[in-house]
Amino acid sequence: MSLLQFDNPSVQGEIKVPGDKSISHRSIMFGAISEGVTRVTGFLKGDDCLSTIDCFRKMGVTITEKDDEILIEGKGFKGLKEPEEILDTGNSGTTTRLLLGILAGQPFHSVITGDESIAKRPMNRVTVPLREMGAFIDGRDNGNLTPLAVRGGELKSFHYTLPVASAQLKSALILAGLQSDEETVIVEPEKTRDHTEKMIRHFGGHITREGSTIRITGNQPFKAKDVHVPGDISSAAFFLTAAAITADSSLKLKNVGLNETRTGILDVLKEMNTDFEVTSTSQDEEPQGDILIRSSSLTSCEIGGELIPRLIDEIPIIALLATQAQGKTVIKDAEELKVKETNRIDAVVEELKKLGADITATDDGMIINGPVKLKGGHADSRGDHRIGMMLAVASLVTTGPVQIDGAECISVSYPDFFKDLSKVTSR
Ligand SMILES: O=C(O)C1=C[C@@H](OP(=O)(O)O)[C@@H](O)[C@H](O)C1
Ligand SMILES: C=C(OP(=O)(O)O)C(=O)O
Repeated sequence: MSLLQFDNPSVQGEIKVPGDKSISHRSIMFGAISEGVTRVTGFLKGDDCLSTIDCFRKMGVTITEKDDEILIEGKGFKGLKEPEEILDTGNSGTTTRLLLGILAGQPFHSVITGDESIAKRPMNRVTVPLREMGAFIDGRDNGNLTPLAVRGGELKSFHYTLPVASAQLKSALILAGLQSDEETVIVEPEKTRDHTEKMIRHFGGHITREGSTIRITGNQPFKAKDVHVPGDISSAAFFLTAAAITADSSLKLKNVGLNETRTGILDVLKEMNTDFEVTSTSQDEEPQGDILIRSSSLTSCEIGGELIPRLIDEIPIIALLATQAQGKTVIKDAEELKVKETNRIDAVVEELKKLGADITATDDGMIINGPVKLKGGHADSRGDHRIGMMLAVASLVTTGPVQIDGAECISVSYPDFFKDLSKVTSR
């Protein structure tokens, strides 16, 4: 439980948000399936990425921490060994789904399980196509729910149109396809984050994309290569909002990842009339930059379509932003929110209502009318890190204190969140 109370704070100074969660997971996975030692800097030591490390250690990969670096002694796809214990993916959907793609091609038996939130999240989007490729997978609800047992095998040539825009599903099928003798072709309904594709090229592999069609050649060797993980724009979004909605604020966020498949939040901030500037600091395959943001007179906007996969994890904090914006904000085409750590449509709407927001759930999103002066109250993270951080940022603009139950879940993606929040806020 956390009790947060601020009296008209401003948000000032400079902050370096932790490493990108999606890239951190993939750095461990690609380090493990490569030949040689991969050194990762900027790695996010959040619970989700630590779960990924733990699973690969159980498959015989040596992973060590040295100062601020993670060293992975790669085994290649063929060097992973049958785990003697259950692979525990904790709260991490990314670990669970991407790992299923790797295990699908491994000639051994393994069992994956996670926490009570993971046990409710649909895995059939991954297990059904992986079975079609040739893997044996079973679990509760016909292989839809964890615990899942996998016996990987020889994978066939596969051509698949994703029924849902999901980078986790795309990445699972790519990781399976990399272990097949033949070509795998994947068609995406909408472009989702492309960190897996970038990682393949970074580790010396080959993958092509033409329009929405991705082609993967199987049996490619990967060579170890150092990875530098940029700051996570999904974590930055909480502080961007904190500065935009409070008076007399000016905050610089350093070295934030600016991969264009992730920067939907910046498009929304622009649309909402937010006062911010981006300065590029690196044009690597995963570009980075500094973002300077100030207090803003926000206006409402409409969010939907191809923008949704580019900001899917930012919708809880965008909803808070919209409560402080003039007019009616409509978020649509976001049904995927229902199958995250919680049902994020219900969680956002019900928790923000407790603080006095004018917000209504719809089938595929929510409608928010603003601006509204929020009040203090008793709210619940529901075990979802992004709901917990959204409520903490809300407390900056409430008239009274906000009590947040279950705030410890924030360590999934941002272990030092409260430290950083108190560093940049005046009370
Ligand atoms: O591939 C990834 O690293 C992720 C993809 C997204 O999930 P979906 O693929 O389910 O949309 C996102 O919500 C998650 O936080 C991380
Ligand atoms: C949905 C998220 O992560 P995952 O799917 O990996 O649990 C998230 O971090 O918001």
